[in-house]
Amino acid sequence: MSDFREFASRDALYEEAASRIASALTAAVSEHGKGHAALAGGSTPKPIYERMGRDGTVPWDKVVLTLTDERMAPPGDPASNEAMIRKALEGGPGENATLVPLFEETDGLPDQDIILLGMGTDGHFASLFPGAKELAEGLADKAPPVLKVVPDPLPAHAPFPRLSLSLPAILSAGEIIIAITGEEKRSVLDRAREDGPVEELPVRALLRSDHPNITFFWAP
Ligand SMILES: O=C1O[C@H](COP(=O)(O)O)[C@@H](O)[C@H](O)[C@H]1O
Repeated sequence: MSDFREFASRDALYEEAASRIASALTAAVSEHGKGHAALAGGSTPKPIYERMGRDGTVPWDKVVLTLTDERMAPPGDPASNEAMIRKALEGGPGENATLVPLFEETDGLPDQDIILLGMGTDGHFASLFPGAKELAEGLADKAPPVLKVVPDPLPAHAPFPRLSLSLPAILSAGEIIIAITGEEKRSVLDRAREDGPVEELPVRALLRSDHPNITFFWAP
C-alpha cells in the first residue's frame, strides 16, 4: 500500500526528496560500501537533483546512479534524460557519482537502494506508457529489468522510442518516491485511485503495489 505526502510548496517537496535520496545513498554506502539510485527524467525532478548534488555529506565517489528511463534521442539532444541529470549535478559534489547510461544496464541492473520516479499527465511512470504495445511486458512479473518501449503516440515534446525500467525492477528497490507537481497531475492521481485497468493509467500499478516503502510526493 503506497503512502501519500502533500507539501505546501514545490520547494518543500524538492528539499525532502533530495534529502531522502541523499540519506538512502549514505546509509547504503555505510552498510555495503556502495549506494545505488535510479532517477527519473523529464522536467519535474531537475531541482531535486540540483539540491541533492550540492549535499557534501554524501560519499558520492561510492554512489552509482542510473536512470528510470531514457529517450533514444540523438547524442547532444536536450531531450536526453541523462544529459539533464548530468547538468543538474554539474559543479557540485554530486558530480563525483558514477552515472551509468541506461543503455549500459540492459544486461544486468544492480539492486537499487532508492528510485525516484515522475508521472506524466497520461499516468505513465518511467517510460511505461498507456497505449504502448510493450506496456503489458513491462508490467509483467517476469519482465526483463530494462526494456524498449515505443510510446504510441510519440509524445510531441520528446518524440523518441524509450528504454525503461520494468515494474518488477522498480519494485525491487528498497525505497520508491514518485514526485508529482501541479493540479493537472493531482487530478490524474485522484482518478488513478478509482477502480479501473492499469493499462489505462499505468501509475495504478504503483498505487496498488504492496511494496513496503513507496511514497507519492505531491505539491501544487
Ligand atoms: O518522459 C518522461 O516523463 C515523465 C514525466 O516527466 P515530466 O516532464 O512531466 O516531469 C518522467 O518521469 C520520465 O522519466 C520521462 O522520461
